[in-house]
Amino acid sequence: MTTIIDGKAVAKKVNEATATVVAELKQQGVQPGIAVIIVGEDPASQIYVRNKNRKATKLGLHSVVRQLPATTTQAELLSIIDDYNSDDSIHGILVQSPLPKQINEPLITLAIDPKKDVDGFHPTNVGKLLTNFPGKYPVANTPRGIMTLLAEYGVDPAGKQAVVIGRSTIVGKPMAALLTNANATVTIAHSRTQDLKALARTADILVVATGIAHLITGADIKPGATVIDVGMDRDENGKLVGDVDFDSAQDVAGLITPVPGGVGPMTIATLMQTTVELAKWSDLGE
Ligand SMILES: Nc1nc(=O)c2c([nH]1)NC[C@@H]1CN(c3ccc(C(=O)N[C@@H](CCC(=O)O)C(=O)O)cc3)C=[N+]21
Repeated sequence: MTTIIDGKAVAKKVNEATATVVAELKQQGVQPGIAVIIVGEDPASQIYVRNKNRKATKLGLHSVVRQLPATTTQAELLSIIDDYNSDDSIHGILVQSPLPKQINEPLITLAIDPKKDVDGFHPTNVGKLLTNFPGKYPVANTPRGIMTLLAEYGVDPAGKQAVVIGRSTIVGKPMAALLTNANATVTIAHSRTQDLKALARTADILVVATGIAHLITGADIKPGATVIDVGMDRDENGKLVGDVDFDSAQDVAGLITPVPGGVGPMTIATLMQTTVELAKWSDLGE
């Protein structure tokens, strides 16, 4: 009865389409390029960056990983971003978070050329998303990947009640904007929300992005709802789990994403898709 959303399968499909576009672009003399900047040696970040680099290379992109020491100053990081801003071989710039304390993250976001803002975090691009601005601009990859999953599984947000738990700039807020633009009725909930679980139970589409392992259980889900788990948490045994207790939730949900194998692979696939789009828009004016 319950459909388990196969993020790996949809990511594969997106990646195949990306590889095709990369081949076409190369025929026109354009190789899309991504630069990922990582400051410090956080082990989880190292793994993410390695995975991104591997995928980018596999899809035919020019991929640069710039590893910087944890002691990097803000001025040094800003100067490196400037170099990539004026490097024609680089179409997407991603500064991996978290950043060390001496670096002011919002200022870094602001320093990236909005046309190379492959994360879609620059206020110019966030503003465009919020205003449903016409034209082409990058949108945060995790929420965009979730919209792709919904479309692939025939879940149309129009007219539905959507609840997004989490108000971050990287997931919750852009997710709410995308769902609003797709004509859902959206509520953003967060750690200060009263009766959070009762609210969750009103959702036809429930997106959980809190970083709290197993916050949402089957009892908090409307029967038949679509449940999207953005969590990447560790349980007591160090195992990767989501913000949703999958075992109890899968008996209630109509569709549900697993962790791993749900939203995570879509984030990387969408990041590659966005990089290629940035190259097309900038070099071919499309
Ligand atoms: N500027 C910036 N942009 C980001 O997009 C960004 C970032 N910083 N910092 C860290 C987070 C985390 N993130 C993930 C992407 C893919 C998986 C992923 O592929 N997960 C797999 C497997 C994970 C595993 O097995 O460890 C899955 O869910 O199936 C996870 C996490 C991107 N982030």
